[in-house]
Amino acid sequence: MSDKIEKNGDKGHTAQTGYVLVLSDATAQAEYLASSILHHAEEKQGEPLRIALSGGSTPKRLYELLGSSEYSDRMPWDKIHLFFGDERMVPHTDSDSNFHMVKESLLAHIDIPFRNVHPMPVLDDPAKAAEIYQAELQAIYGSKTLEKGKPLFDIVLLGLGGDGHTASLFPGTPVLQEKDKWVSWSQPSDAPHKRMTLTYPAIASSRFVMFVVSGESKAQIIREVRDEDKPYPSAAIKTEGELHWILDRAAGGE
Ligand SMILES: O=C(O)[C@H](O)[C@@H](O)[C@H](O)[C@H](O)COP(=O)(O)O
Repeated sequence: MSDKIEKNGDKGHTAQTGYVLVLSDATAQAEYLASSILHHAEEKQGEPLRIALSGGSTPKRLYELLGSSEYSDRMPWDKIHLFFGDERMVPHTDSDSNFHMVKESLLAHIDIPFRNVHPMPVLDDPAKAAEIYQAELQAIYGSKTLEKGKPLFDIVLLGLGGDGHTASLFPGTPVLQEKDKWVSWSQPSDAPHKRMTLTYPAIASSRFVMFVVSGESKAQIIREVRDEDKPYPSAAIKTEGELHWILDRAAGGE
């Protein structure tokens, strides 16, 4: 247990109060994140490190670095459990699948025990798939109720969409109102697939939330979320721990 949680108590961080770190470019951003994850893994001193991975394209560079010779042999993969923050309801072999992206960029290159990788199941019935994943999380957590000071995840990596979504918490979808379930699903109006996603309560049960955002195209939405607190889904992200915006200069400016 990081003493940071005890200091923060239940204050925690929001998307607006989180720390901001701007790295020179996407490569430096990936290097910072990889070294940070290695540090957190080492800090756990043999206890499992639970990471919820983000989908989308931005984190691929990080995953490729973690799977590279520079990191793959240094990470205690037998103590790291990889979860997913969200998933598209397509087969894991589909190029639109977040699992497919993580498998190609990371899993295919590391020696991680099969039991340590927790893909979101894909079923025709997304509600059933979400129930299955939630049950898996609850079994690992050891309770069906999230408790303050006992975070479900050590690290939750999140991306940021141009419409202010994060994970698969899209504007105007009912999952934004979910206060009890840990996993739910949505049918975003402007996304081709049904989606499964961690909910706000599950994401909040974390030691660290790291928004990983890069590119000039995201600079405006970051300002609107952080500084103007506009009612985007990503603006409502909270954690009982620390929230960090890990940006490249193109997205984060000076
Ligand atoms: O499944 C997904 O697509 C992600 O979880 C989603 O929330 C993503 O992080 C943002 O859409 C940003 O995507 P890019 O990194 O591709 O800009």
